[in-house]
Amino acid sequence: MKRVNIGICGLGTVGSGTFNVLTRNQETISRRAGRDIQITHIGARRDNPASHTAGYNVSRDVFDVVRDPEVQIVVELIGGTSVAKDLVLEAIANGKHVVTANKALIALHGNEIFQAAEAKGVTVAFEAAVAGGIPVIKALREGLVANEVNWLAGIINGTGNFILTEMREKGRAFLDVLAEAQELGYAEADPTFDVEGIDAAHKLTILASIAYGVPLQFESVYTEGITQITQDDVQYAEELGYRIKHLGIAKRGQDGVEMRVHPTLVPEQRLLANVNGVLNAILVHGDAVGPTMYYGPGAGAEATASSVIADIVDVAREVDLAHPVPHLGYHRGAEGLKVLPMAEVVTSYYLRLQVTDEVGVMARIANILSDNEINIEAIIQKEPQPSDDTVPLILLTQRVQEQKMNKAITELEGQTSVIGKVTRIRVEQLDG
Ligand SMILES: NC(=O)c1ccc[n+]([C@@H]2O[C@H](COP(=O)([O-])OP(=O)(O)OC[C@H]3O[C@@H](n4cnc5c(N)ncnc54)[C@H](O)[C@@H]3O)[C@@H](O)[C@H]2O)c1
Ligand SMILES: N[C@@H](CCO)C(=O)O
Ligand code: NA
Repeated sequence: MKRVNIGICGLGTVGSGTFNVLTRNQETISRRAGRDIQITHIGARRDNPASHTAGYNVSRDVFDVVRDPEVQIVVELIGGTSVAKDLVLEAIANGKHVVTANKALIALHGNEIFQAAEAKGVTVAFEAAVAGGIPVIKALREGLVANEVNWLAGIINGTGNFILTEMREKGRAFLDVLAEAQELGYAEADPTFDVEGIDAAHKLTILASIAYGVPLQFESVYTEGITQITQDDVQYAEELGYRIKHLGIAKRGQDGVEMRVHPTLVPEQRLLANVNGVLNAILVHGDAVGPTMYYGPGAGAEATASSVIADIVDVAREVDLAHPVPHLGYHRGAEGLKVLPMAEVVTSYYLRLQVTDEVGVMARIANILSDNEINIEAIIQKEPQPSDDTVPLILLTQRVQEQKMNKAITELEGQTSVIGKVTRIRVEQLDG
């Protein structure tokens, strides 16, 4: 069996998980790959007690791994976008294939990295970068190759979904659940990436590029996190027959592509509404196949290692192959396809307003909405608090363009009977 030498850079959560699974299942993996896959060099600033690396060639400087002439596949698991970028570009320059779990790196610098890789005739594989253990990159790029993707919508941040699930099921506080997600190794080094939607936007950038062949353009993704979601919103959504999920959505319209990440009300009977905890799921609607869904753990050491190793095997198999799977789009020529500004997106809305409990308030609110061509689908009006003469008013609207909703919200917030800000959460039926 032909031997393929692997160098692992970074021995944190995913690095250690990858080392452990690869050494534990080495024989099976090699047999399936048709290649003798061996870890020959590890770059780690310090040892990780979770992995027994005694007897392995370990360097404290990760660049020793990419400069090692024996190493054929460099596995980048240090994270971040500065050293990791230099490391990957140097590995490519040295003619090595790269496997990475780093979505920030791919979303921000992928265009440059893939160009360098193609010029050098090497592969950069990144299955673990999107939805952890779910083989969704492979599904999109290979399994669905026949389809035009009408739209895709996914829960693509495990930490965020874990927080929303614990808030809904156990009434737990946001920060308490976030601390647990960090302990479990789900969160990013900077957890604001998880809760502010940045991590999901990195992943959506990658999914949209593959689905539509557009260049990676993280800066064009409309991004909202989950930090504004209150326990009350979770309850009211439930009363209306919905769950709040943090979704990444990419959709092909007539005038361009939508790319957006935000909390979304999803009808409770949809599969996506029932994806809980650290689990992720991506619903892809192809023109030929219809809706297909990919479900599994979105984070965690060995779940993510599962994808890293799948990439290692793919690359090991193609080490001497002339036509590897292309890095991004399975078609070229969509470079100029426009990304729709959020103002042009059409969706339905959940609105929560705190209003004074007096005659005529409801009529004024209804007038503002109808003046902006917004139809109301459902209303919940709560009893006034004993301590207070204001009441929460929850509205579900029909579909309308975002810019009309922006105008209506500004007008609503200008009313003296509307207290504070209007909470707006988008609603998607996801029924294709
Ligand atoms: N944790 C997950 O569930 C998960 C899932 C999918 C993808 N990822 C991605 O995988 C990557 C690694 O994440 P992680 O959770 O394992 O992070 P981590 O912080 O646990 O591990 C990173 C490791 O790299 C080491 N490191 C950083 N810079 C280094 C340098 N210059 N030289 C040597 N070592 C260095 C750190 O000391 C640490 O041990 C990130 O890109 C992350 O986004 C993580
Ligand atoms: N922090 C990420 C890791 C997986 O990419 C998450 O929680 O989804
Ligand atoms: Na994946």
